Amino acid sequence: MDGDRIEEATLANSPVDEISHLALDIGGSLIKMVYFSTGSEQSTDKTQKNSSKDSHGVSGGNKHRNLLNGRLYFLKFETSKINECLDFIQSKQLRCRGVQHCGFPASDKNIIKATGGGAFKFADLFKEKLDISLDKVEEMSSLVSGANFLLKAVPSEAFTYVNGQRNYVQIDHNDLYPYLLVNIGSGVSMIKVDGDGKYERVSGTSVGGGTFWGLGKLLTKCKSFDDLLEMSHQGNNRVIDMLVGDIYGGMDYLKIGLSSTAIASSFGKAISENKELEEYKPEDVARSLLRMISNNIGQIAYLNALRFGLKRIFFGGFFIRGHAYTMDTISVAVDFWSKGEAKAMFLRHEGFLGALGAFMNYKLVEEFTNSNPPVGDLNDNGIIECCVQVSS
Ligand SMILES: Nc1ncnc2c1ncn2[C@@H]1O[C@H](COP(=O)(O)OP(=O)(O)O)[C@@H](O)[C@H]1O
Ligand SMILES: CC(C)(COP(=O)(O)O)[C@@H](O)C(=O)NCCC(=O)O
Repeated sequence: MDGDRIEEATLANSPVDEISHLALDIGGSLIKMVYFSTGSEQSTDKTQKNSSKDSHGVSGGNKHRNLLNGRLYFLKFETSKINECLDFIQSKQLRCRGVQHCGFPASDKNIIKATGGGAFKFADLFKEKLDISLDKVEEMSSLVSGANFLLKAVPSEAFTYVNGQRNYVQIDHNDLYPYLLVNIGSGVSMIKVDGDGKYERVSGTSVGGGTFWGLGKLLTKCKSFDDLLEMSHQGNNRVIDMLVGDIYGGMDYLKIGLSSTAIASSFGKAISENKELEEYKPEDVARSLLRMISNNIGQIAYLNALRFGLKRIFFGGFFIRGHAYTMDTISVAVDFWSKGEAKAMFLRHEGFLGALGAFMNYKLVEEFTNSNPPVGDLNDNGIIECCVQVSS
């Protein structure tokens, strides 16, 4: 399992035998998992049969429907280590004393909602190893339903990042659309969202998270994504980037709005200096790379927002990782290009939009109880409390 130690701690406390529905987003780099758990023994106390005015009961024709209080849990694995994901699901399945016990139809047990390219690529593997069929959910539609769910259900989900400060944004449900969703995964998809299920993928770029991680690995020889991010944190991009001041003899080029410290050419200094790669500090290389990619995505996002007159841009995907410098660069790029007109916003469950969207496809979630996880990164606490509806 990927090194989210706090998520693991959460898991350790989580009621492993009560897992019911689980959804996956199998991407080019990471597998994201969302699952619902009712929470150990108390679940049966909380499970309430439909009855007249019971706030947890829903009347549905002749059917009885139960509402179960529980939590959505979030986990991720590296796609290249898919066996860890399979082992995890297998261990949960063995311990799931039943789907029946949780009130879910047994037939659901061997079908998992899954999105992302891996839902196609690894379908046979899931069937062979776990006898599980992947019920494929379209990737863009999953991203959109995941984002819409979060923006409506979780009060402190979206935030701006300005001058090193997170400012949480209250979303008015009646004024959410339209917005631009920029998902920075291995590659980048830009989606104009006009409502629930109403969206259009308007652009994308192959220069995304996979580029940062792939090039970063080659150039710095670092072993993990987190190391690369940490290095970028320590580095100084001015060592490698050619700045406007480097070209203009230390002066600003104000006529076209460029200060002397603006990057004129990413990695441009490497042309004239007679240095080998080894002579640059890996930290500086990582910093220039992160800045180049974040800036580029911020700019393309802004241009697409401009194309469609969108004022709000939400950035998701695991490239961001709640990383200060990444968010700062993207925010500055959007602010700079839009002259302050458009706002870059980030999502606390950034990387789980697709997996959540696939989960939403079960059409179970009925209401959100205390669905506002404590403010902080998802790594601190990504659980969302909610109430799901089941028929019996
Ligand atoms: N632990 C990690 N291992 C690999 N990549 C990571 C990790 N954490 C963040 N990333 C970044 O997130 C990107 C993948 O983001 P994600 O939204 O999961 O996309 P995908 O669906 O393509 O896997 C990677 O390309 C990398 O830039
Ligand atoms: C193909 C993808 C939708 C796959 O999603 P991912 O696994 O990267 O999250 C994405 O990588 C993408 O949008 N790439 C950019 C392709 C382009 O528009 O040029």
